[in-house]
Amino acid sequence: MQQQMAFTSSVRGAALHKPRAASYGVARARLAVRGQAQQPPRSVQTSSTATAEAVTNGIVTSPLFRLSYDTDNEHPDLTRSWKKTMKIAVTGAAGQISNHLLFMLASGEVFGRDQPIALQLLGSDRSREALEGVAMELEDSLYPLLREVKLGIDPLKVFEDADWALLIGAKPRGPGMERSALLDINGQIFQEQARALNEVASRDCKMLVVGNPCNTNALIGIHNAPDLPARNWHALTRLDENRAKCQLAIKAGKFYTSVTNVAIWGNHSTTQVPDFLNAKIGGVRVPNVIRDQQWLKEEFTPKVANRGGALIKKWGRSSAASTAVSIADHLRSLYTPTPTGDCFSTAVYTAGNPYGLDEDLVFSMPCRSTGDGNYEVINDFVIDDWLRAKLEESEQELRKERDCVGHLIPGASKAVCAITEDTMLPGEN
Ligand SMILES: NC(=O)C1=CN([C@@H]2O[C@H](COP(=O)(O)OP(=O)(O)OC[C@H]3O[C@@H](n4cnc5c(N)ncnc54)[C@H](OP(=O)(O)O)[C@@H]3O)[C@@H](O)[C@H]2O)C=CC1
Ligand SMILES: O=C([O-])CC(=O)C(=O)O
Repeated sequence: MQQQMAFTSSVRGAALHKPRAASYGVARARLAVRGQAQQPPRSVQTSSTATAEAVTNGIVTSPLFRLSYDTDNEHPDLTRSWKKTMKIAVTGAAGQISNHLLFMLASGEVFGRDQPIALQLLGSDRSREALEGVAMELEDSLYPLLREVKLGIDPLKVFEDADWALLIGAKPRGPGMERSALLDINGQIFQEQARALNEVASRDCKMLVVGNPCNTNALIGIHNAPDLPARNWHALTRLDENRAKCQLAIKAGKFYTSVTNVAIWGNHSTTQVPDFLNAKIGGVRVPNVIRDQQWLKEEFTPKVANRGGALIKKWGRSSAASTAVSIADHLRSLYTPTPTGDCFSTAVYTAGNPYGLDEDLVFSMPCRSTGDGNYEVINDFVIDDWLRAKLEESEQELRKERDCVGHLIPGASKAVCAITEDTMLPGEN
């Protein structure tokens, strides 16, 4: 086996790491834990070039750790079946959601045990130290599939060649802050990041926006990354789907695995619509199992839509662990063929949508995948008058959000913000 590692120092001369010998020990331990024969590496490389690069621009750009095995000769058993390394950029990487998610990604439970990954983590001056702490914990976790960790505060560096960009970082709304101000501040973050992705990411990069208001942030992303496919942008509504499944399972007294075909429609806000009409329990339509329209419309629907707010009241912060789980579920759904008669929810670009929705929004809809990382919108969901009216409410809200960020969308007319209702983020009711 041949091991090569590159260790570098961070900007401003601060050591990112313990000495090489210590990190080398970590890499060896990683192999030992997986029962692989131990041999001293033939070479341990340091990367002075990367260090020099790190110093320019005041940015940490160097790989924190990088491992490469001579797969053909000495360790074919370890890596023979591995796919090409997938590069995953994550923003808000020192935040609460990432603190759960990164370890799930590195373990192989999301993309598969044969999918090595490289993590490219975006922080800021605020989070520089914390980000280094995150990377140290990743190292100490001995994940064989985690091939490289790179830290940075410049999206143009961090997003380089990314296959996936998980856009989690965003400013939380503070007391007294106007919604239009939050749309503007976070919109600017997503405008800058989309431009960077457009320049340096893989041409088939897929983006998942988690930072709120996620649908409109994703719309800003689409319009500021014209060279990337619009259909590759997602905004996360899988957490809402999981919440809906849980409530239906509890009400019906069934295990949640029997609850299928649950779609979330619309905005990730209190206008979202958890669809009980098309959902099934044990293969039977929900209204034929839970014969209580009043509960479905007046209790279940608002409970799911306001779950984030209820959780914030208990925790004093927004959901992090269950959000990370739902991001993992979202990604897994794209790499697993969707069972016949089932769906998953994701907010995607509405151009060409089969439900007559405004064609320039990011709107959550029922989707399916063949397992190749792509999706198609399912076109035969039943929509009755009640559901149609709810969809229009959410569509109207998203139009208003779009109007508020006109200044961040190339070619759009000037922003006119008429959002007055208190509906935009589920966490704030
Ligand atoms: N779609 C969904 O289902 C859900 C979405 N969310 C949203 O996900 C986002 C992240 O949540 P969470 O990880 O818990 O949040 P944290 O506050 O723990 O982390 C957010 C990260 O955002 C970064 N950030 C970027 N720009 C700013 C800024 N201007 N001001 C402050 N922080 C900034 C910070 O990173 P740094 O210091 O490195 O810049 C920070 O680490 C939030 O927008 C939240 O509302 C949460 C739950 C569910
Ligand atoms: O508003 C938030 O940050 C929380 C949120 O999105 C949710 O829990 O659904």
